[in-house]
Amino acid sequence: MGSFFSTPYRLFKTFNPPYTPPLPSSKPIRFGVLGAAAIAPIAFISPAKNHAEAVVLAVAARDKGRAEVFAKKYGIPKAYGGKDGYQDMLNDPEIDAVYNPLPNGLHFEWTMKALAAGKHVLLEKPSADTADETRQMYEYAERRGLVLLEAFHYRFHPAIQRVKAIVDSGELGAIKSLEARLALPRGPMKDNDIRFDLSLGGGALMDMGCYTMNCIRYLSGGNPTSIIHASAEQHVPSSNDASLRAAAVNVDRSTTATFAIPAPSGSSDITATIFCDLSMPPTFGFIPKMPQVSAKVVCEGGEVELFNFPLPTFYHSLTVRKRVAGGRVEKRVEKVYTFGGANGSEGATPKGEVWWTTYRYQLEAFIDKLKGRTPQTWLDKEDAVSNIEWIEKVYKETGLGSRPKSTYVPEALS
Ligand SMILES: NC(=O)C1=CN([C@@H]2O[C@H](COP(=O)(O)OP(=O)(O)OC[C@H]3O[C@@H](n4cnc5c(N)ncnc54)[C@H](OP(=O)(O)O)[C@@H]3O)[C@@H](O)[C@H]2O)C=CC1
Ligand SMILES: O=C1OC[C@@H](O)[C@H](O)[C@H]1O
Repeated sequence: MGSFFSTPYRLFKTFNPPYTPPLPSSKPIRFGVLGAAAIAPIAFISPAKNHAEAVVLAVAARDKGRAEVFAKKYGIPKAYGGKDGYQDMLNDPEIDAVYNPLPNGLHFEWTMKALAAGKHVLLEKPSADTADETRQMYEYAERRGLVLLEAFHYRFHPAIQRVKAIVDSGELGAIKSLEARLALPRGPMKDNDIRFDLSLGGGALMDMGCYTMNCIRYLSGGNPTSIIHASAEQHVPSSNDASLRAAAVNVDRSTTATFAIPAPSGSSDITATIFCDLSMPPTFGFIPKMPQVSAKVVCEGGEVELFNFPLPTFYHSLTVRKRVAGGRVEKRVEKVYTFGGANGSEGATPKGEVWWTTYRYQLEAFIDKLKGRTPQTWLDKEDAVSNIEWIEKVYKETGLGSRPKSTYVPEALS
C-alpha cells in the first residue's frame, strides 16, 4: 500500500522539484552551460534550480537564436551565441563553474578552455576520447586549483552504493563474477546522433559502455588486469547517406567484453562482463527488445542485482538472493532512494530526498566540494583515467581503435 502513494509522490517531485531560491547567506555558485544540449535540463538545470547554492546564470550555443530560446525556456538570464559564443561565456567574470555536456570529442578542448578561464568544470562522461587527454585535463585542473568532476551521476545515488555495501560486507561471500549491461532497443537513437559519429567521440562503448566499465570497476573495487574476450558490432546507418556512412566508420553499435579482475582476497580472479548496445535489432526482425539496464554481482554465497542502476530514482529493484542452510535460497528486495543509514554509514546521514535524481545527488557533491565541505562521494583523476584507459584497450582489441584525439592544442601545453 505504501508504494501505491509513495511512487506517484516520488515521480511527481522528481519531475517537478521545488525551486529553491539561492541562499542570501551563502555565495551561490554561478554556472554556465556549454551548449544547448538535450541532456542539460534533466542532468543539470533542474537539479541546480533545486539547490540553494547554485544559480544557472548563462547558456552558450553555436547559434545565438538557439541559445536565446533555450535561455528563455529554462529561465536562464544570459545567452551567448555565435562563432565565439562558448568562449565569450567562458570569459564572463560572473561565471564560477561550467557544465560541459558537449559531444565527447569536444570535451577535452572545451574543458581545457574552461579551466584556462578559471572555471570549475562538471564534465559529462566519458571525460574525453583518450586517457592521455583525460590525464591532461585533471593535471591542469590540479595546477590551477580548480575542481573537475566526471559526471558518473549513478555513483552518487544510494542504490548503487547499497549494492557495493552488500558486496563489501561479505554477507554473500567473495565475488566470483559480475556484469553490467546497458542496451536500448532500435528506435530512439537516430543515425545522425552524435553517438554515431566517430569524429565526435561516438560509439556504444564510449556512451553507455563507459557506465558499464565504471560500474564493474566500482563494484569489484579494482581495475582489470586483462581482457579475456572483446567483440563489437559496427553501426550501419539505415540510409545510404554518404556523410552518415563516413561518420559511422569504426563506430560500434554494440560492444561486449569480459575482463579478469584480481580478487581483493587474493583468491582466483573475478570475471567481469560488460555489454552495451545503442540500438538492439528487433528479435526475428520485428519484436522490439526490452532495454537492459542491470548490474549484477555473483558471489560464493549468493548474488545481488540492481535493475536500473543508471536511473534508480524513476524505478529500481535491488534483489539479493542468498544461499542459506539446506541449500535454500532466500530472496529479498530492497528499495533505496535515500541514504537513511541503509548503506551502513556512520555519523550524520548524508543529505537526500526520495525524489532526488542521481544528478541531484551529484550536484550536491560537486557544490560541497566547491564550498570546501566533504562530499558524500567523489570520483577522482585515477578513476576517470583508468576508465577510459580500459575503454581504449577494448577498442584496440575489437579492432576499431581509440576515438580520435582532439586536434586542439591547449595554450597551457603548447
Ligand atoms: N549524464 C547523462 O545521463 C547523459 C550524458 N550524456 C552526455 O552528454 C553529452 C551530450 O549528449 P546529448 O545531450 O545527448 O547530446 P546533444 O546532441 O543533444 O547535445 C550536444 C550539444 O553539443 C553541441 N555541439 C557543439 N559542437 C557540436 C557538433 N559539432 N555536433 C553536434 N553537437 C555539437 C550542441 O550545442 P549547441 O547548442 O551549441 O548547438 C549540442 O547541443 C555527451 O557527452 C553524452 O555522453 C548524454 C545523455 C545522458
Ligand atoms: O544515461 C545515458 O543514457 C542514454 C545514453 O545515450 C546517454 O549518453 C547516457 O549518458
